[in-house]
This record gives sequence, C-alpha cells and structure tokens, in this order.
Amino acid sequence: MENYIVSARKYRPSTFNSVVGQKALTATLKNAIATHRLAHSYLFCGSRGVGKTSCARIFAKTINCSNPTADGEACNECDSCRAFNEGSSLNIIELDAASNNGVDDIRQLVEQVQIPPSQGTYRVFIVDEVHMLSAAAFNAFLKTLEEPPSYVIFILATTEKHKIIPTILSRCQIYDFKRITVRDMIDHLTYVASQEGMTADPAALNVIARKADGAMRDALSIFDQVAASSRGNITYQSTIENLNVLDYNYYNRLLDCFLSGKVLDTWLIYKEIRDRGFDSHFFINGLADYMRDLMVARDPSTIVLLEADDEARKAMAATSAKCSPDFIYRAMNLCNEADLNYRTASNKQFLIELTLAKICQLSSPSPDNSGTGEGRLQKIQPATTSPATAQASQPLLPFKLKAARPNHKPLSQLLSIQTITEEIIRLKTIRRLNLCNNKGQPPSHTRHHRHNSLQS
Ligand SMILES: Nc1ncnc2c1ncn2[C@@H]1O[C@H](COP(=O)(O)OP(=O)(O)OP(=O)(O)O)[C@@H](O)[C@H]1O
Ligand SMILES: [Zn+2]
Repeated sequence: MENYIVSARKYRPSTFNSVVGQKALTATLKNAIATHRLAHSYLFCGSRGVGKTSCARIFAKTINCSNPTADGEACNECDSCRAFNEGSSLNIIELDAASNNGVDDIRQLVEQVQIPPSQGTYRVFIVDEVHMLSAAAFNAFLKTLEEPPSYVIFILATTEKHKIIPTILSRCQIYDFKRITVRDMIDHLTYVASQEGMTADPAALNVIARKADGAMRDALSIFDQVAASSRGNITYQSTIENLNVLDYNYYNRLLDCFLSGKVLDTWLIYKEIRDRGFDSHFFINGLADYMRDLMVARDPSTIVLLEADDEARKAMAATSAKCSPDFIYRAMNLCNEADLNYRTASNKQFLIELTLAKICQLSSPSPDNSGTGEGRLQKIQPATTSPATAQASQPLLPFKLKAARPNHKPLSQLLSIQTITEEIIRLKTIRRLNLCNNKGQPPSHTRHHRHNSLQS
C-alpha cells in the first residue's frame, strides 16, 4: 500500500508561482532575487498556515539554484534544488523558537552561522515563531542578526508581530502575509481534489474554506478529514454532517418565516436544530453571521465582504433583496443582544425563542399578512414609510422610532455598513452619557468606554 501523505504536506508549494493568495509579496521576493538585491534578514509575519515557512523555503532554494528560470523561479532540477526538495540540503537550517527559545539554542545557531556553505552560495536560517525567544535569547541574537557573514540570510517568521522587539524589527525587511480568501481556498481545494481524482461540490468546498478561517493548512486538513469519509465524492451534505456544521438552509427557512411573521414556525425550526444536537448559543451566533452576510450582500460594492465564491454570493444577494436594510440591521441587533445575554439567562431556550419572535415582529407588514397568525405578538403600529423602503417595496417598518432620541437619523437611510457602525457608536455614546447624567460618575469600565466612544 502506498504511503499516505497528508494534503498540507503533499501540496506544499515548491515555487513562488504556486503560492496561493500572496501574489504581491512573492513578486517582490522574486524581483529582489532577480536583481540581486537581497537583505540579510527578513521577517515574515502573518497568521498560521498562510505560507510563511513555505515561502522561506522557496526563497532559500531559489537563491541557491544554479539555473533559475527567466521568471526568477528555482529550476527544481539542479543538484541544489533537488537537495532542497528532498530535505537534504545543508544550506537551510530551521529552528523552531517555540521549543528552542533559550540562550543556549541561539548560541548554537550563532556557531552554525560561522560555517560557510560547502556548496551553493547562501546558507539560510529560518527561525519560526521567533516571538517565542526569551529576552536573553533575543539579546544574544541581535549582534549576529545585524552583521551576519555575507553568505548568511535570516528569515524570521512569526504569527505575532506585535511581540517582536523594535531592535529586531528595525534590522529586518518586513513582509506581511495575508489571510487566504475563501475564493482562493476553494480554487486550491478544487485543484487538490482533481489531483486526488475526487469530485467536490463547490458548496462543500465553500463550507470547508469558511471553517478554515483564512488558514490554508487548516483548509487542507479539513479537506482530508472530509475526503476520508466521502469515497471520492465530496458532497455538501456529507461535508456538513462530517464537520457538524449547521446547514445554511435552516437560516434560509428561518428568514422566510421571519419575513412572513410565522413565530411558531421559527420555534419549530429551532427545535429541529436543537434535536440535531446543535448548541443554542452556536445557533444564535450563526444567525448573527447570516444576518451580517445578508447586509453585505445587499450592495455590489460591499459584497466583497462576503467570504464566499461567486455562486454563493449571487444566491445571498438574491436572498438579501427580499429584506430591507432596517430589518437586517435590527435583526442583527437582536441576535447580538441574545448573544450578550445568553450566559446569564436562566432559561436559554426561552431567550432564543423570544429573540426569534422579536425578529418576526420586525417585518410584519399588516395583520392580514401574518402567516398563520398563531403565536403572533402584539404589533406596534408601523412608522411612516421612508422613500428608501417604499422604493424597494419592502414591508413597512413596524417600529416607531423614539422621537426623544437626539439627532435621530431614520434607520432606513442607513444603507452602508460604515454608517451603521457609526450609528451604533453614536447610540452607545448617547446611552452612556445618559447613564452618567442619571448616576453621576459612571462606573470605571463605563468611563473607559465612554472615553473611547467620544474619541471615535
Ligand atoms: N499561500 C499558500 N499557498 C498554498 N499552500 C499553502 C499556503 N499557505 C499554506 N499552505 C499549505 O499549508 C501548509 C503549511 O503552510 P506553511 O507552513 O507555509 O504556513 P505558515 O504560514 O508557515 O504557518 P505557521 O505559522 O503555522 O508555521 C503548506 O504545506 C501548504 O500545503
Ligand atoms: Zn535549481
């Protein structure tokens, strides 16, 4: 039986061009190599699994390649490249500072630095998780980092740039790696699936990519997990079951109930979700994310904020066209409220059911159009329709906005995320100011926040 290699290792990029989602950065590195403008120390920063170590290795290989391509890539065929690819080159030394963070470890490394390469041009020292070095180790390292022998190049990598002391930062050329977008991940996973002779539903890869949260290594590991139970065909259903992800369809169904005011139907859906073993807090946060996605999908200029492929974006845009921005904004607020109150609520199920009922209440246009009518809450008279909502022929707002609020802006005019954020900050500030007026001095944490809000 062939040895199984996990995809994250098997598909580690071996050229700059095969690194996903870091185009500008790899172009700069390639250019520096082609024009022989090499610094002696680099700092690669970025979250986990985005290609820092891979790029450091490609860099080390490329500057030692005896026959680089016209495009500035390593040839992957010369003796040096082959040694690098087989992991037997003596010109690359990797130190994991997370487990070797003492002065002695750095002294050993400094000793190694004195040995010139027996073959090739450069010896490259990669220090991973460099922020983990102890203060004494950092100090022992500084001098060598500043003036290494001409054949030495340091590549320091970190997931926590803010922990790197300024004396190190100022000695390095700094490269910031980006999180990998869902789209780039889906493309890469599609490629991996085809290489593995598997078929994969884009919706399934979308779920995997979102769960990976910007880290390509995680996406590949999750892919392996799903692939193991998929027998060559990765479907959406098998993926959500394997990863215990709540089916998006539940949220779509809930939205339909919200928009037609069917309170009891939302409770039934919520029961289904609980019966399938999903945690209520997880569910309400998922609903908050869904509402947020609906908001950004409303506008072609903000849909880029929706981490999904084109197909999913289109579907979300069509769904969001059913709702008014006011509805989404208020639903987001209600989800947020439920999230904040969840831990302290003595009856958590009731809290969620009440939240669902309140969201239903948001969009109810008139008593005649109230679904089954069962479980309907007492309605608040609609406020007058703003031009924005009337134009979009959206349901009337069932809320009367309190006239007492100073500087009130009609919420239906709040079309962009930015204005909504500003509105939240403004309302919080007013609330806190009221707090101060009512109680004299606010408690210390309130004072701190108030200070921030007023500044912003
Ligand atoms: N940008 C990328 N393009 C293609 N594959 C990637 C990329 N980033 C990560 N990977 C995949 O994830 C694996 C791990 O990546 P790598 O070690 O380069 O990440 P890293 O940023 O150094 O992570 P860490 O900070 O956790 O060490 C690679 O072997 C590769 O399969
Ligand atoms: Zn080569």
